[in-house]
Order: sequence, then C-alpha cells, then structure tokens
Amino acid sequence: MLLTGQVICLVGASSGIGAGVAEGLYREGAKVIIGARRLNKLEDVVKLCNDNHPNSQGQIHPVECDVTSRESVQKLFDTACEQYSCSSVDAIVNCAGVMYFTKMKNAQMDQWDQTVDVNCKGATNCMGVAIPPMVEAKKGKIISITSDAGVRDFPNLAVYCASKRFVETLTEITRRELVGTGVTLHTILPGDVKGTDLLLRNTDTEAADAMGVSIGVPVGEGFAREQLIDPNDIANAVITMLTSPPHVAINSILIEPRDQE
Ligand SMILES: NC(=O)C1=CN([C@@H]2O[C@H](COP(=O)(O)OP(=O)(O)OC[C@H]3O[C@@H](n4cnc5c(N)ncnc54)[C@H](OP(=O)(O)O)[C@@H]3O)[C@@H](O)[C@H]2O)C=CC1
Ligand SMILES: N[C@@H](C=O)C(=O)O
Repeated sequence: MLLTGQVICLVGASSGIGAGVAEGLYREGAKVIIGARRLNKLEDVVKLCNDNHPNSQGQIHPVECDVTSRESVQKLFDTACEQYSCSSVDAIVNCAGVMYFTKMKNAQMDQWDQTVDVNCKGATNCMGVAIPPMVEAKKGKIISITSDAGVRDFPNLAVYCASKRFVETLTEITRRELVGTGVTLHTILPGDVKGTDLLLRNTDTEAADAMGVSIGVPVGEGFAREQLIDPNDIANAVITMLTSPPHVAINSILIEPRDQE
C-alpha cells in the first residue's frame, strides 16, 4: 500500500471524482476524512470502500462540510486532527465544485454566484484553514481538482472557466510564496470525466445543446469509452502526486481523454 499512515482531508467526496479519489486513498492505506454536504452519500462511499477493499489498512470517516463556510472547513480539518491524533494533516484534496453551462446572455446569475462561492471561495477556505498548521508542521500538500477549463476557453462556460483559472492562479502564486516551507500546492486539470453528478443541476438547455451535452444525466452518458476518463484515473493522478520522492513536486497534471481535441 502506497499511502499507509498518511492523514488526508478530502472535500467534495460524496459523488463523482471525489468518491473515486476516496476509494483510491483508502485502498492505498491512508487515514481519510471525507467531507461534503450530503452525509448520506458520504456514508455510501464509506461502505463502498469497506466492501471493495476488506484488506486495506486504511481508515475513513465522513464529516458534513460546506466548503463555502470557513467554519465548516475548519471543523473538518479539526476532526481529522482529533480523529488521527495529529496537529496537521499530510494533505488536503479539494474536489468540491459545481459547473453550470450558461450563455452569458441568459444571465443565470444565481448559478454564477454559486460557481464563485463553491469553486473560488471553497479553494480559499481550504487553503486558509490548511496552510498555517502545515507551515508550522513544515510539511503538507494541497491538491485542488480544477479542470482543463482552467487553461482552455469553452464558450457557454465563461464563469466556470474563470473560476478554474482563479484556482490555478491562486495555487501557482501560493506555491511560489511557500517555497522552502515544506508545504506544496498542486492542481489536477481533468478533461471530461464520466459517471459524475456535475450536470444534474444544469437548467440552461440552450447552452447545453450548444455544447452537445444532455443535462440532468450523469456526465458521459451515451459517450464511447475512449471519449472519457473515469474517477479512478483522477485518483491515480492524486496518488502519483502524494507519492513523489521528497525532492520532487508534481505541480500539476493535465489529464484528458486520449482522443479529446
Ligand atoms: N466530471 C468532469 O468531467 C470534470 C469535473 N471537474 C471538476 O471535478 C470536481 C468534482 O466534480 P464531479 O465529480 O464531476 O461532480 P460531482 O457533482 O459528482 O461532484 C461534486 C462534489 O462537490 C461537492 N460539493 C458541491 N458543492 C459543495 C459545497 N458547497 N460544499 C462541499 N462540497 C460541495 C458535492 O457534494 P455535495 O453536493 O454533497 O455537497 C460533490 O461531492 C469539480 O470541481 C469539477 O469542476 C473537472 C474537470 C472535468
Ligand atoms: N471538461 C471540463 C469542461 O467542460 C469540465 O468538466 O470541467
């Protein structure tokens, strides 16, 4: 097992990519605290981990967490430290995010607000809570799941692309600021990942039609296998970052389906 004994906070773990990352971390023996708003779905993830990996030395505990609230993120971090008797954690992985296809002319302003709150403020809350104790402990990795939208321009996703760029820029500048402290910052930029709930709450059918996607169904329904990657591919990217030699920082990984243009 590659991560035996590592204490890891994982937010946005109740479905999709986060649920897949939770399983990968548990499989590799980490002590994981998983967070999201839907506690019942987190409990399903815990059960899945136990059922699928009965011989793992890992531990996994669910905590209700809303990343838009700094108190809620602090509670998740404190729970990890209490549960696993430490003053900081080895890593925090932030998978929490929302994505709404919206045409700017349709002004879905509530969805824009939520995108900024969850994707941007969620990232600053995770960093604000984790960085001071990590610097004190002289170690720690902060991994944010951004998107290929963090480096590519997708029409009908302007606010989403901007939110992912925010996290990319925040990460790169913070990474440079913390050089020498032992704390490192990383992003993973996935292309289309299948089997996630990301599209379920979309409502702008004009924008979705323009992108050629169906809303209200899990991402990837109707797509061929080679057109999409899956949550386990992202879990493996996270594990690669967490297990690099001490003198190496894998700062970012852009990971897309092989045949994506
Ligand atoms: N699927 C894809 O193709 C791609 C996804 N991504 C990114 O990956 C991340 C995960 O998305 P994906 O797995 O696809 O989608 P899902 O909708 O399946 O997962 C989103 C996760 O974010 C959590 N979340 C949303 N709002 C909050 C909040 N306020 N507080 C805490 N957790 C929250 C959800 O939990 P809950 O609702 O229980 O709070 C859920 O666990 C996102 O950042 C997304 O932008 C990037 C590139 C491609
Ligand atoms: N693949 C990206 C944009 O469409 C994403 O889902 O983040």
